[in-house]
Amino acid sequence: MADQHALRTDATGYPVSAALRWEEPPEGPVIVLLDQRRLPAEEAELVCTDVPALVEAIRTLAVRGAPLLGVAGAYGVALAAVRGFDVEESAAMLAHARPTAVNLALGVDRAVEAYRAALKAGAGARRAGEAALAAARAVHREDARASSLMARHGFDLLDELLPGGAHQILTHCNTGSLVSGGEGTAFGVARAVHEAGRLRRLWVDETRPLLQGARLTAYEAARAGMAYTVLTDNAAGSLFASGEVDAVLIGADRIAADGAVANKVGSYPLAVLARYHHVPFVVVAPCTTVDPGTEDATGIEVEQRPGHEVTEFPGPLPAAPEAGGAPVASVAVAPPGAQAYNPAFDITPPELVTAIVTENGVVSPVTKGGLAELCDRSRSGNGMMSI
Ligand SMILES: CSC[C@H]1O[C@H](OP(=O)(O)O)[C@H](O)[C@@H]1O
Repeated sequence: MADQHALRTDATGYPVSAALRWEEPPEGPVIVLLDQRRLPAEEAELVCTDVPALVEAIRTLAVRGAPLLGVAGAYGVALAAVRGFDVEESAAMLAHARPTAVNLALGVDRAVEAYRAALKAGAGARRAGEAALAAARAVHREDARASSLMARHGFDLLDELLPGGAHQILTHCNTGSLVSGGEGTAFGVARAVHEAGRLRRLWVDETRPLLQGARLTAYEAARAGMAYTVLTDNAAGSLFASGEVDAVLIGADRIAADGAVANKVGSYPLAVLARYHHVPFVVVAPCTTVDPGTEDATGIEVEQRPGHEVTEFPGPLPAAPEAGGAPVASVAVAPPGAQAYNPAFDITPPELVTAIVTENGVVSPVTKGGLAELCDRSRSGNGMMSI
């Protein structure tokens, strides 16, 4: 399958992606984001000129998705270094902006280690900033390349699991080019199946409460020309029961060393349904999502988000797309004062995962040794250090 989604680059040959790019206008470097809170109604850009603005964009999911958070975090360190902000303080703010996606801390660490190494080698602030930016661009390129490789490995896996014909694939949350330096993770596999004429339908879980599926995956599926249908999360069970799901494809935010998978809340029930209905449950994630430092599920911090995301429907964001603009006139759907349980993720045990697809290949069944074999960072030098 031709790599028709090769990394896009700007006029200077540097990587750009739909969701995020680095720019250097006369007034100083900026990070330009496609504001995902406004999709699909508006393709509005959010320009971050400093690290607090980027941290706010991460916290409010203007920029989101584990692999892209790693890219954004690395560029955030570069922004601090090139603009003369406190790099160590900025790195700590960025690394802790959201707790579950290990990619974020890893991307921040890649850039801050490059910055520290340059200073240690005697470079001045400018050269050290350039080193941080070069590291961020490397993180961006590597993620884009990982996307293409995962699409290929995932396509081949589904061809093996579901030989012949066209398939109905269910996906949860959003895992396309809006979460990646390239074409995404699970959605990239679905796109490859579609481009081979083998996708009968993409079932798109709306993914309450922030509706990444209904808003973002539907947006990406429409642009890709896919046949897709949005469903409420609680309708998935009856879809499995009717035999209309041939495979589940999802992404991940952190994969523990034993293969436990943290992903958008609602993923675990899909894994149980898939097992009960003998349907492959496939996780697609780059090795930057695998965290050998977290032994198992007990070590994964699941982000708890504000209750109003459950008890209210947000109104439109203010006209000026400044970072963090609170929605205007949200509509309450629960009585005033209602409490809400709003974990952003849940954890699927490895025994319910049919396969994990990475850029280095597929592990199935999921084992600690198999994952380490594919994603051992000590070999590739992308080990995670403390920040
Ligand atoms: C493949 S990373 C996409 C991953 O990130 C999403 O979380 P969020 O929208 O909160 O950033 C979700 O877990 C997706 O699977």
